[in-house]
Amino acid sequence: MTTANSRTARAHFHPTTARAPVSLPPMPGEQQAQAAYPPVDLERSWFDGDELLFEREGGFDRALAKGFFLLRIPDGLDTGPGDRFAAHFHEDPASDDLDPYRGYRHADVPGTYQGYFDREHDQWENFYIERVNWSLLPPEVTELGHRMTGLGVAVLCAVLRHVQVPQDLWSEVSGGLSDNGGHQMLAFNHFRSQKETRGCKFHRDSGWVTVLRSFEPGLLALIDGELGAVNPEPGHFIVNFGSSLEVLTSALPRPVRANVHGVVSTERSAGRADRISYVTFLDSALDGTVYRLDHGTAHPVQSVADFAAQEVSRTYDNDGAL
Ligand SMILES: O=C(O)CCC(=O)C(=O)O
Ligand SMILES: [Fe+2]
Repeated sequence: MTTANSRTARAHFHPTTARAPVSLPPMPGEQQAQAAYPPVDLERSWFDGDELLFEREGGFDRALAKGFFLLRIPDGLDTGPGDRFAAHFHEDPASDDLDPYRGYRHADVPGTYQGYFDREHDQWENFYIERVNWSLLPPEVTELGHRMTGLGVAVLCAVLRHVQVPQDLWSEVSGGLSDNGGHQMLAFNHFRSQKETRGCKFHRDSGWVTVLRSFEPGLLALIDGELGAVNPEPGHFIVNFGSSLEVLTSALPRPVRANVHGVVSTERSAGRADRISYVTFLDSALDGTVYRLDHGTAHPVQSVADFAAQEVSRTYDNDGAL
């Protein structure tokens, strides 16, 4: 049961959230991508208390329009446990100190969209785990999960403030996320270079804000109709926005973009470790509603459950359409 207030219209869903189809080339290999797609000039930001500050004048608006930006990793936030987990979750135990980070291929994680996934069409294999199950992780990985999702929620609140979504609507339209509720997933990615296929399909993230830790190039994003490389910067997370935020803000003067992105095929070479990355995905609670805001009223578009099912199936199938 949702508690609709006077500026939240009653649930009466429009039949679809379909956006204009985008056409993309087949996912390139990494050398081809390096030659063809220049790095995107990402805005750099940091938190001062709960204020999100950008290095350059107008940086906040450009970050929202590009859908990707860099966020400085706060002092004292130790990413080491997550870096280790991403590197080892898929391995079998080997009787050494790293064993708490291994063996997750067979972990039994309750709930939807969770656990280990061997993606048939992609190099990546994933381990997804929602906050209710983080007690299954090494405690220092759980701690990092809370820090990263805390940053993501703070980014969401800063964005909602910046685009002037009335604060009394935040909790309802974000399915509880702005109050640190909602659905908070840690997702670890290992790209198996021995598979001769794309790294992962071009996709949009379905929720609100994604906080990404990656270590090397390979991520391509479609920004203003051009594919570009979204490369990591030491000491920074990459932040990108999900479809729920794009739908919510689509009728506002400063719409936020949830841009399509994917990872190139990485090549196997001697002495080179496989590409790894990890993210926190922040979504509405699954029993919530996706809204579009127009003239101060939040209009229901679709149930979060249907929206998530749609977005998830197009992320991992083998169909080029988006
Ligand atoms: O590995 C990357 O750079 C991107 C990962 C990603 O897009 C995702 O996990 O949704
Ligand atoms: Fe993604």
